[in-house]
Amino acid sequence: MSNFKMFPKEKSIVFIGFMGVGKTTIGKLVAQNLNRSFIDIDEEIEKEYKMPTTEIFKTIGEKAFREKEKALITKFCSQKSIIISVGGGAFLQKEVREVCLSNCTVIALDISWEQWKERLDKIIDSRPVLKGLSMEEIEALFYKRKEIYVTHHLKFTTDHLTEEEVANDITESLKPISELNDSN
Ligand SMILES: Nc1ncnc2c1ncn2[C@@H]1O[C@H](COP(=O)(O)OP(=O)(O)O)[C@@H](O)[C@H]1O
Ligand SMILES: O=C(O)C1=C[C@@H](OP(=O)(O)O)[C@@H](O)[C@H](O)C1
Ligand SMILES: [Mg+2]
Repeated sequence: MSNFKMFPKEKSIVFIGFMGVGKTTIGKLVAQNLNRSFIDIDEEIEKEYKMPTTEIFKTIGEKAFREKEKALITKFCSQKSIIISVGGGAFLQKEVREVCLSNCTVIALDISWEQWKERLDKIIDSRPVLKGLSMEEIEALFYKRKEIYVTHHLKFTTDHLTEEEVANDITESLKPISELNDSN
């Protein structure tokens, strides 16, 4: 019953976590499972600037990217019952943390360094923050960034689980809350 009070159905859900942990993929699957709309903030930024994130970082710069990221997160966090995946750097900004944590249910996706590094090849070309860093520097960033994900409402570990398995675990955990809300 305490979950019902903390996570009412009308609250939107925000996925946070390190680059490549699966926020976009898993957020989309959870939205499908719960029949809710899905918003990926990076996709929204790319639509606004009409270019990929790597180009935005190169031509307009990270500062402008972060401002747009904050503005869009603030806008979408005011909507009800949607699923939002934010970029891994969004929680660097205090205002973003506050707006997400006060308006939405924040779900942190976690992964071990050992599992994450197997995924680097898949994401390196589309994540400008990682470009040009050594493996040691990426590892240091991975552990440093963990500090910004400690503020959340729920946490799920993704190690040794497929995208679908993580999404289904999350959906199952959220279902009792949705059902409680349906009957209230
Ligand atoms: N649990 C998982 N197991 C294996 N691959 C995964 C898993 N979750 C995500 N991926 C893959 O990792 C890559 C990054 O996923 P993505 O959803 O874009 O992460 P994020 O949005 O957190 O950066 C994609 O290629 C995705 O298919
Ligand atoms: O962690 C970061 O600073 C970033 C993460 C990316 O999103 P994902 O976490 O979805 O990869 C994207 O917002 C941008 O490349 C910057
Ligand atoms: Mg993403």
